[in-house]
Amino acid sequence: MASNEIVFITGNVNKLNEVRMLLANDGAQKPSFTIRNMNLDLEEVQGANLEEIALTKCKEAVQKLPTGQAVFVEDTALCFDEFNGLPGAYIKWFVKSMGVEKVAQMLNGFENRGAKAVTTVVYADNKGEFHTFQGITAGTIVNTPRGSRTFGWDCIFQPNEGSGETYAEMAKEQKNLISQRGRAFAKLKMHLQGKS
Ligand SMILES: O=c1nc[nH]c2c1ncn2[C@H]1C[C@H](O)[C@@H](COP(=O)(O)OP(=O)(O)OP(=O)(O)O)O1
Ligand SMILES: [Mg+2]
Repeated sequence: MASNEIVFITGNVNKLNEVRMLLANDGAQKPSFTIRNMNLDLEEVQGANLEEIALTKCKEAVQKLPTGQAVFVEDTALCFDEFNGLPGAYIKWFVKSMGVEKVAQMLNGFENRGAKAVTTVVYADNKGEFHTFQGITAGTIVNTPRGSRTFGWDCIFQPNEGSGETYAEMAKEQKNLISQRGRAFAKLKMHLQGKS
C-alpha cells in the first residue's frame, strides 16, 4: 500500500462521494494523499458523546488494519434543539425505522424546529495518534420533506445559511460549502497539509 494512502472506513456511499469531493487534490495540495475506502462494521457505542463515538470507531479501525496505516472515520449526528440534542447519533436508526417524514413530524406541536447537523471526524495518523475534527451546521427541520431522497435526512434539513433550500434541493457543491461534513473535512485537510 502506498504510504500516502489514507483509508476511510465507511459503509455509506453518499458520505464517501462527498468526502472524495471535499478532499480532492486541488493542485496546490502538498503532500498529496489518496483516499481508499474500506467497509468494516465498526462499533458505535451508545450513550457516549459524539467525540467518543467517533474515537471508538477509529480505535477499532486501527486494530483491524496493519500497523502504521493511516485511517479516518466519521460519525454524523442530527441534534434537535427542542430535544436537547436527540436523536443525535441515533438519527440513523430513527430514519431507518420510522422514515424521514415521521422524523420531521416528531417536532410537530413544538415551536422550536431548530437542529444542528454535526460531523465528527477522527483521524489516526501513521504513528497511531488520534486527531479529532468537528463541523457543525445549524438549520431547521422542515415540516414536509423536499428534494431528492437519496441521502439520509438531507430532504428534511434546511440550513440557516443558504436560500431556503433543504440539503437535498441544493447542488452538491453548494451543500459542501456550508455542510457540517464540509467544515469537518476542511479541518482535516488543513491538518494533512500541515497548516494546523
Ligand atoms: O450529510 C448528511 N445528510 C443526510 N443524512 C446524512 C448525512 N450524513 C450522514 N447522514 C445519515 C446517514 C446515517 O443514517 C446517519 C449517520 O449515521 P453514521 O453512523 O454516521 O453513518 P453510516 O452508519 O451510514 O455510515 P458509517 O459506516 O460511516 O458509520 O445520518
Ligand atoms: Mg454508522
